[in-house]
Amino acid sequence: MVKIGYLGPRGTFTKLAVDTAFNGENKQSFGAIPECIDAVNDRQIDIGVVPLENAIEGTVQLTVDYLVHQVRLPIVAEIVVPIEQHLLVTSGFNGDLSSVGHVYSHSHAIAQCHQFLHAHMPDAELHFTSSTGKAAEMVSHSDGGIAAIGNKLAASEYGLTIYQENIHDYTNNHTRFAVLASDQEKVFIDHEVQTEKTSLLITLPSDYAGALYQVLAAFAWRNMNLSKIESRPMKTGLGNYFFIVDVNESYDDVLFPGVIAELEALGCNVTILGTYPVYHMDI
Ligand SMILES: O=C(O)C(=O)Cc1ccccc1
Repeated sequence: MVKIGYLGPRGTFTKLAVDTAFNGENKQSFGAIPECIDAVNDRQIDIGVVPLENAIEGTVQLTVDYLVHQVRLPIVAEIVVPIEQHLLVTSGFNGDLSSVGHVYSHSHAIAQCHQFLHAHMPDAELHFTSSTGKAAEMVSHSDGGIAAIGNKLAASEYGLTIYQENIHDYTNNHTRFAVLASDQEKVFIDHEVQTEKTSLLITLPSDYAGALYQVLAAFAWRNMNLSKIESRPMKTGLGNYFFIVDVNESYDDVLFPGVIAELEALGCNVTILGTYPVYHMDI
């Protein structure tokens, strides 16, 4: 049976995404994103699912940086799901938000609810956890006085009460999850494919006037549509960056070799992080 790892513990958004995309397989929870990626790399599991980007808070930097700097595993699919955040409390909660001194959640979940927290719990201390599920688990072990931000699954898994639903500041809150696997053959997602994408990692030659402009031109005149471009530090010194570029088409034998050759002629280094189908799902 195919083994699927995910950012856990129980009740995370990643678990919701995994349950929607895959059924029946053997599912294993990992407490941290790097652990899950390592397990795919070490072949303890066949597939790893980790959060990649949120519509409100942006890239999950831990995932991108680990994939770029530590473990190069291909992205073989992307799952996009809507995200609704709720305020979760212990069942004995007295209903007075001012008695909640601490709020726990994943940094992205907290960032998605800043307006709510500012308006209703301005004095609560905010604490980041490795996942929303972890935060719910911590609240379930407490005597009260603390709350978590998470989803409905977390509330039911940990016996918590949803004090307030939909506390995220912006509607249309979605997260992209990356499906990682060394062996693409093992990945089967029985849903309609929304679109195909290719993610590239590009490093620019240093001190080169107009380099980024020329990189973008190589895509532009080929009419290759980009859905994302983001720079991240190379970690080799201040001012050194790499770029993640998502192209809205799957890898082909004409345009991609052409654009890569042109970028390499400019002195860029290009790595394909994955060419993959994108699935939009309701959780
Ligand atoms: O912490 C979780 O539940 C995750 O799966 C990561 C995450 C956090 C916030 C929004 C979407 C995904």
